[in-house]
Amino acid sequence: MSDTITIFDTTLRDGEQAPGCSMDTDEKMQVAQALVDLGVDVIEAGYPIASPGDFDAVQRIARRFGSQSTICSLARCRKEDIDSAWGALQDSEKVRVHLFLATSPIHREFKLKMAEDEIVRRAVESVKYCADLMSKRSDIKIPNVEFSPEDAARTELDFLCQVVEKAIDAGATTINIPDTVGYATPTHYFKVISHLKKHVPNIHKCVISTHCHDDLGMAVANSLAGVEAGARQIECTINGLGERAGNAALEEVVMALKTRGDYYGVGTKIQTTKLCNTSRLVSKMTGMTVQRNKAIVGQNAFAHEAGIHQHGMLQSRSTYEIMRPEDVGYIGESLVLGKHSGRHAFRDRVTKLGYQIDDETFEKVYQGCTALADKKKSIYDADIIAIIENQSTTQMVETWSLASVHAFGGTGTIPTAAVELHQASGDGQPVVLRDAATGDGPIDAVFRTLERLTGISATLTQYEVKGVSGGQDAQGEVLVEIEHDGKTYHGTGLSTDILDASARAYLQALNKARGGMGGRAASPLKGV
Ligand SMILES: CC(=O)SCCNC(=O)CCNC(=O)[C@H](O)C(C)(C)COP(=O)(O)OP(=O)(O)OC[C@H]1O[C@@H](n2cnc3c(N)ncnc32)[C@H](O)[C@@H]1OP(=O)(O)O
Ligand SMILES: CC(C)C(=O)C(=O)O
Ligand SMILES: [Mg+2]
Repeated sequence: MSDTITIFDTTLRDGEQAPGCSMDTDEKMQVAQALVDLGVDVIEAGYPIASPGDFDAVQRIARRFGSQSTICSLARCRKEDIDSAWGALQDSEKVRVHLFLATSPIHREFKLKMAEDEIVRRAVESVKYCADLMSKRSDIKIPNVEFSPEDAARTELDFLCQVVEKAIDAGATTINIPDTVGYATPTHYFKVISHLKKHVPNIHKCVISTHCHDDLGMAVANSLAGVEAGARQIECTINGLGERAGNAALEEVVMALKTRGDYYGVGTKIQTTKLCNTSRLVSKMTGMTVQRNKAIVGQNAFAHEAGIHQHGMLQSRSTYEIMRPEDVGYIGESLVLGKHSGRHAFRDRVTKLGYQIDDETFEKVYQGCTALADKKKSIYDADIIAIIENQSTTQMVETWSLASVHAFGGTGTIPTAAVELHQASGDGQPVVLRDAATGDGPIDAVFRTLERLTGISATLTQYEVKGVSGGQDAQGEVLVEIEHDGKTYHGTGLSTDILDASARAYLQALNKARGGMGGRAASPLKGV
C-alpha cells in the first residue's frame, strides 16, 4: 500500500457551501493558485451545474492549473450534471469527475425516494456514462472517476459494499466514503473502511478516500482513523471550512500525519510552510475569520503566556511545542507577555529589545509591567520600552517642557503649527521659546516646529497612537521613535488630545536625544 496520502482539497466546493462563504471566479482563482503552491494533489474546484459562474470558475481553474494539480468537478448521478462537469474540464490536462449518490436509508426514503436497486442502477449507469465520455479523449486511457455513496457512514454495511463493488466495476477509480452529517466516531469510521476492504472483492482496484464532516468535532480524528484502516486519500478544506460545522481541516490532517509520522507511517506532498499564508488567504476571500485557538493556523497556536511555560520554552522549545512554528509558516509572537508571565520571559524580552539594565531597574520594570498587565490583556514591546524609558526619564532633568501647542490642517489650507516651549535655565527662570512651521499635516508641522525650537533635527521612524481607555474621554497614548546621530530614542505622550500627546512624545524623544539618554544603536532586534 502506498505510503503517500493524496490530499484532495474541497475548499472551493464543499468549503464554499458554508453559508456566506461563496467566492467569485477571481477569488476562486486566487485560492486555487495558493492550493497549487501548497502542493495539493486534487483540487475540487466547484459544481459546474450549480451556476454559470461556477462553470466558468471550474473551467478557468482547470485551464490554468490543470497541468500542476488534478482539477475535479462535482456532479449528481444525472446526465446533465455529468455533461456540465465534463464540459468544464474537457480541454484541460489532469482532470477528475466526482459523482455522488446518497445510499443511506434516510436519504433513500425521504430525499431521493429510490429503492436500493434503483440506487445501484443509477450509480452504475452514471459512472459508466462519465467514464465513456472521458475516454473519448484519445490521451485518457483510464478515466479519472470518483464515486461517493453520500451519507455512507449511516448506510447499511452490506448495501454499501454492494454499491461500492458495482461502482468500481463500472469504472470508478476512487471510492470516497463520506460521513456527510458528521455522525461517525473514529472507531466506527475505522470499522466501515476495514469492512469495505475485507468484503468488497475488487476494492484493491481503487483508492479509498475519506470525507468527514465536523458536526461532533471528530472530522480530523475520523479521517485519520480512515487512513489507519487503509484509506489513501483525504478530502479536506483549508481552515476546516464547509457545510454546517465544516469538513476535516487540511492543515490539521497534514500536520497530524507529519508530526506523528512515527505512528501513521505515511506522509503527504504538502509544503507545510505555506499553511498559515493559505489559511489567511481563504479567511480573507470568504470573510470567515479563524478562531485564535484554532490548531495549526490560529493566532495562539504557538503563543505562550504562562510564566512556567515561557521558562520551559526559553530552555528548550520542545518542552511545550510538538511542532516548529516555522514548519507551518507561523509568524507571530511566541512568548506573549501578560499577567501570567514571569521574570525569565520579561528579562529575555528586555534583552532582545536591546536594553541592558541592572537587576534593580529590571525589578521595577517587571513590577511596572505586571501592574499594567492587570489593566490590559497583552503587554507589547512598545509598553515595555515605554516603562523602561520612563525609568530613565524620571531621573532625567528635561531641558524643554511643553507650554502650549496649536495646529491646524484641512482641505485647501497649509498645515501649520505654533508651539511654545519652556527651556530650563541656571537661575530657575525658564526661557520662553516660540516658533511656528508648516508640514505635510498638522502633526508633522508640530514635529518640525519642535525641531526648529530645539535645534535638533531627527528622523521619525515610528509613530503609533493607542487608545488607553474607552469612552468619549478616552486617553490616547502616542509612541514615537526617532533616529538622531545614529541612535534611536523613544518618547511617549499621554493626553485626551492627540496633537498634545504627539507633541509631548516627540519632545520627550528630543530631550533624550539632547542628553544622549536611553539611546540605542538604530535597528535593534525585535521580538522573540
Ligand atoms: C452532500 C453534498 O454536499 S451534496 C452537494 C450539495 N451542493 C449543492 O447542492 C450546491 C449546488 N446546488 C445547486 O445549485 C442546486 O441544488 C442544483 C443546481 C444542483 C439543483 O437544483 P434544482 O434542480 O433546483 O434541485 P434542488 O436542489 O431543489 O433539489 C435537488 C434534486 O436533486 C436530486 N438529487 C439529489 N442528489 C442527487 C444525486 N446525487 N443524484 C441525482 N439526483 C440527486 C433530488 O432528489 C432533487 O430532485 P428533484 O428536483 O427531481 O426533486
Ligand atoms: C458530495 C459529497 C462527497 C459530500 O460533500 C458529502 O457527502 O459530504
Ligand atoms: Mg461534504
